[in-house]
Amino acid sequence: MKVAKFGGSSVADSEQFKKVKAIVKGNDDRKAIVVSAAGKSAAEPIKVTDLLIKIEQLRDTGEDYLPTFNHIAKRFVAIRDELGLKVAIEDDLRIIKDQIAQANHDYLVSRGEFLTAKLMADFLGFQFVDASRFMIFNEHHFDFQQSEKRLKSIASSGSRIVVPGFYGVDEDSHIHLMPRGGSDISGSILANLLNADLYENWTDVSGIKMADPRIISQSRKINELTYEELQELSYMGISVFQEEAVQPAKEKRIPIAILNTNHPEEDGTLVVDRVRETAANLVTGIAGKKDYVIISISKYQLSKRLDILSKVFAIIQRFDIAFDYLPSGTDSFSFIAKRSAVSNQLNAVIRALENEADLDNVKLEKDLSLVAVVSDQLGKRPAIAGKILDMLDNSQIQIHLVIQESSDIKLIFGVANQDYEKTIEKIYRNVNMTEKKLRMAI
Ligand SMILES: Nc1ncnc2c1ncn2[C@@H]1O[C@H](COP(=O)(O)OP(=O)(O)O)[C@@H](O)[C@H]1O
Ligand SMILES: N[C@@H](CC(=O)OP(=O)(O)O)C(=O)O
Repeated sequence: MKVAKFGGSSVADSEQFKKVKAIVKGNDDRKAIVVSAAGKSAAEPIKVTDLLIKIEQLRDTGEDYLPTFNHIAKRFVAIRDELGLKVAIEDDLRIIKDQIAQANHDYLVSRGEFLTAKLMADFLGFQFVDASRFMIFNEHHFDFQQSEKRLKSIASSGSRIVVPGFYGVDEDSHIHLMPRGGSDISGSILANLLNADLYENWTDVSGIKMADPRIISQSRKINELTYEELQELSYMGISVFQEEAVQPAKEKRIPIAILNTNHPEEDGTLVVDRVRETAANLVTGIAGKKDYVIISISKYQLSKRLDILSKVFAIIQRFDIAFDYLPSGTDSFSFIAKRSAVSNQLNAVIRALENEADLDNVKLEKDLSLVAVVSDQLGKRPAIAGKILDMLDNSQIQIHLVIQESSDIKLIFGVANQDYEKTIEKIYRNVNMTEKKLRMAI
């Protein structure tokens, strides 16, 4: 059987609902459906999830949230009416409206998925199974055993179900919201719980592109990639698949297909354990994120000075900063974090490092982007890294740092924010132009 997740753009209005139905009914194996909340469409510039977040903000600042709520209600009633459904969505809308004054964030923001799934279940003639009945999180970790037991008691194997994505419940049966883009995680978890043969992730692009299509408009599609490569690309910012959604499918070796609801006839991307040798490219994908800061510290033979390092880490712990990377050398250490993770503590951290840790030098670099080149060939052919560095060296882009991780499938460059798009373009064009030459040279 297959689990199929449909993203926000795939369920944005009644026309998109019809496309979903055609896909689901096109294959009898699509038995478990996960939906996101109605997303953006030509007529609707804001996702329902973001409208719900806006309601919470308006409520908290004492402003009138009713127009926003009414707008959401109208969207769902329109989908119901345009599809000729009978489901009494007004009853659910009334309950939600009555709750807004005292609702917590997770409950309120999860209602988009809840309402969308109710309508989709009715439209498909499938059983609506609320995620709050079986998706259990303990201390933020998903409880696979308990959840599987619960799911078995609700839906018999082989039954056709629609589940709202993006949330589950905690030990106290309160709604637990996943990170943004979390319906991908719900779909992957459900595929795991049901031992699916395939996890289909239906979105608005025909697969994962080698580089963000908003930067490279005709970016080449990745036909196949490994779970590890997808994990790295998602972590580095490709929004098409949530990074935490890889593991549940990977654990049971369930292939993931990224497909396009608007063009179901087009091939997408397949995520597997091992790509077929013929499908392997030297570089699988390029991804990145803007707005990082780097704090670099140095001291003679720092890597051996545990006394100093422990002072440094005590300071980091005191400020409770989550760093993404910590490249190090004999005399130096760098701490790389997203600007938002250090926010207004940056100056205080620098002062503490300068005054309390007995270092020779503390340097801060701001407004940097990280660009990652991901390929499971990198480990086998380290010369690829050299070729890319060479190419960047010949361009006008200043490279602030290079990190090659021990995972060996990712090479990261730090560049100025203003060079971010240019770096991705340069790597993309060069890799594609010289791929044949590189193949021969390495
Ligand atoms: N490398 C990439 N390949 C494909 N899409 C990408 C990539 N990087 C970013 N994206 C963006 O991800 C979007 C799809 O993700 P998302 O908006 O979360 O879809 P959904 O609403 O279906 O879950 C695409 O429209 C595209 O703009
Ligand atoms: N609706 C949620 C969860 C989600 O997965 O959405 P989407 O599939 O549209 O990225 C969000 O916007 O974050």
